[in-house]
Amino acid sequence: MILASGSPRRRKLLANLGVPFRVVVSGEAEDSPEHDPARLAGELAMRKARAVARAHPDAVVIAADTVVAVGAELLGKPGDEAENRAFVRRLSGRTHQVYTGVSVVSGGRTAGGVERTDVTFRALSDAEVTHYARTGEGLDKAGGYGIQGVGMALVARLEGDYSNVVGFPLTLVIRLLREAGIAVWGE
Ligand SMILES: Cc1cn([C@H]2C[C@H](O)[C@@H](COP(=O)(O)OP(=O)(O)OP(=O)(O)O)O2)c(=O)[nH]c1=O
Repeated sequence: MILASGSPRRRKLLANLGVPFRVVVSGEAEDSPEHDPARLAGELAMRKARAVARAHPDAVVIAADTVVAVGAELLGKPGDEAENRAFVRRLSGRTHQVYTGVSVVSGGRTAGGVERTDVTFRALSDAEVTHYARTGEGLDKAGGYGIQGVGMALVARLEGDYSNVVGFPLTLVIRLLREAGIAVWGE
């Protein structure tokens, strides 16, 4: 099977399931007129999976996309340290939503789903925001933070699947893989 993702987090989490796979990155543009974060995450995951499946029609292909929403605003990956500061300041002291869409293409059939986790940040001081952005950890991550790293210290509360925040919601992934006939942990 093929993981259509360049994300090292997704590679690690899929490897944990004991499923043999290789990585093929789609290069699909992540732009869409869709404003609803759940639908956007689902659509982008489906586009990534289908783009790779077109070139590898006999493989089972899995892809994912993570979208961070705070109020009506969507936060992608910050472009630089200054934008990362602005993102973390925006998330400070409030609850935001992390949506990850997962899509599996197998034998011309596409199955997918979207998982949501609510994450609440502590109220952060300016010094904390500056310090965190300086680590650079958030630059390649939607929302500008990594809950699996130093970013854990920003989080006061989490409601939902933790692996979803890291970009690969395992309960959903395992269900979709099994539905596509892929054995997870030998089952
Ligand atoms: C909020 C948050 C996001 N992230 C990551 C998950 C995703 O890898 C990334 C969101 O970007 P995505 O566009 O979902 O994925 P990607 O560009 O890293 O990889 P690809 O498109 O090739 O699949 O942010 C964390 O690792 N920790 C976090 O706490």
